[in-house]
Amino acid sequence: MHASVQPHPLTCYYLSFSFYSSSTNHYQGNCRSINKEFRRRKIINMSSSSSETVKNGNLVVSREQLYLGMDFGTSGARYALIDKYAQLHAEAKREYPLYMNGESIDWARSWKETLFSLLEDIPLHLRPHIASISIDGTSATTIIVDSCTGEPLCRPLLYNETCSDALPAVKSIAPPNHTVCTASSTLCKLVSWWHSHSQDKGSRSAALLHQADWLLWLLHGKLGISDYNNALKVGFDPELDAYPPWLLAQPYSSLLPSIIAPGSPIANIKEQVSKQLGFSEDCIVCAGTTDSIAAFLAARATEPGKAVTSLGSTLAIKLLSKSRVEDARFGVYSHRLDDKWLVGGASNTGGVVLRQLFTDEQLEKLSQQINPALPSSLDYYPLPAVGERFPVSDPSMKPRLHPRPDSDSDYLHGILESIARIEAKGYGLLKDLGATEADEIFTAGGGAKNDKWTKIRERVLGLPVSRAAQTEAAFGAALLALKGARSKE
Ligand SMILES: Nc1ncnc2c1ncn2[C@@H]1O[C@H](COP(=O)(O)OP(=O)(O)O)[C@@H](O)[C@H]1O
Ligand SMILES: O=C(CO)[C@H](O)[C@H](O)COP(=O)(O)O
Repeated sequence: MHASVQPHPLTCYYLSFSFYSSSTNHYQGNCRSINKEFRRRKIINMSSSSSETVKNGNLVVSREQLYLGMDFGTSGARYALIDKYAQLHAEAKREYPLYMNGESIDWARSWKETLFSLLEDIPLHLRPHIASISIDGTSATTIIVDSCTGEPLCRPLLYNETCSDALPAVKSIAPPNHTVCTASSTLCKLVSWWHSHSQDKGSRSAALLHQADWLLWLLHGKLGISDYNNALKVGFDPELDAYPPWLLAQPYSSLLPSIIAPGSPIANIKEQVSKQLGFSEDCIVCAGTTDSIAAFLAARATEPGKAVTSLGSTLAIKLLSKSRVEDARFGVYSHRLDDKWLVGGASNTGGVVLRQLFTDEQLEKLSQQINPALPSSLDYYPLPAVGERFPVSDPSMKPRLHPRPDSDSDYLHGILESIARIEAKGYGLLKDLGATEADEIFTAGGGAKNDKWTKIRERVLGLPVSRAAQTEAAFGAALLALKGARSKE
């Protein structure tokens, strides 16, 4: 029984249509932050480089295939709709509505509602042309579900939650300093659940899914499928391309999902969903990835030494490396990216701390008062709560955000510079552990828009830092959907 509260007021959402006139071959404009009324109006004079025309004020839809990526981050979700040239046709974002289930936030209900609300935000005339869909989610966000119904058997455990009770058991079966040997790993969450429920009769028919897997299951209906990026922190070995023997020998291994490559086609969209939303029945639902990998894909960095820092609610760094590196003592692990390695880690510091202190408008205003060339003498460790994952894996690490100066802009400067120092420590650690040395950093996430922060980071990192061409992880997920559709051709 859950006591639902008023859904989180949807202050507004951002629909961005790029009006591209085939006659003048240029963008007629870009409309954003449109209120709900716009959605109901017919979209006229919208044409694109393909065969879209307008008759009697109605849009005759394009025959061009489109590819949908959805990003389920910490503070909200977004979609990006691209064509085969990776040109953006539409995008939107939504905050998560807040529902309570007793004392806990009902994340599953919130994510499911946001999924279908965002799908309904996609312009009706574009939906039949969506050839494939992929979704990225926060890494190690774990849902144990009923393997028949897909219904959650307990509340989801978020990416930064820790199950320290299970850590000794995990360390006793895994190799030393393996990626799963941190309290926030998916395997610790699974083992903790198993310790509490293995005697329940339903436990044998339970299944482990990650946030992106479960959302994709709502669209394709085939339970128990994940990708080798999301599955890294439950112990899947992307080099073996299999679960290791020490994990398969465990009694709970029956709960583990089968693993395919990110972007691989899973199944066509469920008939009920395609009919309800006006999607083509041939729309393919493809395996997903994690949000920071989707952000890396969106940045289109392809050479070893190139790196992407996701400045979202958290600070996640991804460095393209010729060599694989992992060390749970520091929260360092390597994701597979085709034939290379994405080495990195994710700190609990990041925008979530900024949002606890400032609104986005205040961030804009206060940042303008900062001189990024001047180092801040303030030395903080900005965390939203106790606990850090990377570049130190310490569930008991305390936030440090004092002394607070009188000037808010000085305070913000100190926080931005302190987060930059954590970022620099992270990249230095990757180099010390043997990864290819970073030579250029691209920035994704909400913090990428802050030019002063970019300059502070350039000074602290001693490297060229720029905003990625595409800063939204949803764009990276759309590239995965495009890849999945092409693999079916
Ligand atoms: N001008 C700004 N400077 C620095 N950070 C910002 C700015 N505007 C927004 N942010 C931060 O961006 C974060 C949201 O980024 P986003 O990529 O949407 O995060 P996520 O997907 O992880 O929830 C917020 O925590 C917010 O504090
Ligand atoms: O912190 C996060 C929440 O946004 C990231 O999802 C996550 O920790 C990054 O993990 P990965 O490196 O596996 O993509």
